[in-house]
Amino acid sequence: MYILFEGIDTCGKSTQIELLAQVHPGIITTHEPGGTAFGKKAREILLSDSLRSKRAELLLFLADRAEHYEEVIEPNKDKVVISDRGFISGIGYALANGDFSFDELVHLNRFALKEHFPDRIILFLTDMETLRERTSQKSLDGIELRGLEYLLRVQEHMKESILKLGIPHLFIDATDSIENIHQSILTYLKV
Ligand SMILES: Nc1ncnc2c1ncn2[C@@H]1O[C@H](COP(=O)(O)OP(=O)(O)OP(=O)(O)O)[C@@H](O)[C@H]1O
Ligand SMILES: Cc1cn([C@H]2C[C@H](O)[C@@H](COP(=O)(O)O)O2)c(=O)[nH]c1=O
Repeated sequence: MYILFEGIDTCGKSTQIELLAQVHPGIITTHEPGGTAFGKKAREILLSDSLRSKRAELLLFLADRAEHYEEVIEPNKDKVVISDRGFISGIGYALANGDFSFDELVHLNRFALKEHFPDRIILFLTDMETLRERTSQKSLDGIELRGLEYLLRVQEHMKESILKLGIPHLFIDATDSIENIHQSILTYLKV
């Protein structure tokens, strides 16, 4: 089973994946961008926000996704694979950049994923107060520096995209306690 943990920066994805992996060490965990050797190189360019072209940025995220699918997801189809981010981040951030349509982004991501969308998506939904507090605790990468309003627009696009695509999902209140969220995820995944 291929599961995405999705949400904007600092919403709590990694924290929950780490807890889940402790309880279920057989789960394969990965992430985008940077889940492969190629992806690590792409991540460095992408997080520097140094590309002038938003199309170039999109295509590099898609290249990371395609390599990640072939190297990590496809070979482990018979296992539980949890990815910290995936194509919903791809659509959400790109839509907030304002240069692309939902339909073209879906088509491009289907191509990158060889028509294999995730089986489940868990989307963490945060709010401005929590986002401001948590981002103040870290050094921001080039994409995070686009601003908190941008990130909350991304979050809205993520939620709408999951609903439009009809992928089985769980929406999580990212402002809830770490333990409550952990229990909700265990119950949803029936693990
Ligand atoms: N439910 C929670 N309540 C309070 N703090 C939390 C909660 N979940 C995570 N945190 C804290 O918020 C910060 C960001 O958490 P985490 O790194 O898991 O988010 P993330 O979604 O993986 O972020 P990014 O996408 O930016 O890597 C960490 O300092 C973490 O300890
Ligand atoms: C997969 C993906 C990610 N992004 C953005 C979202 C974040 O700002 C960074 C990744 O940082 P993290 O600390 O690893 O969460 O990249 C994006 O814009 N498009 C994508 O497809």
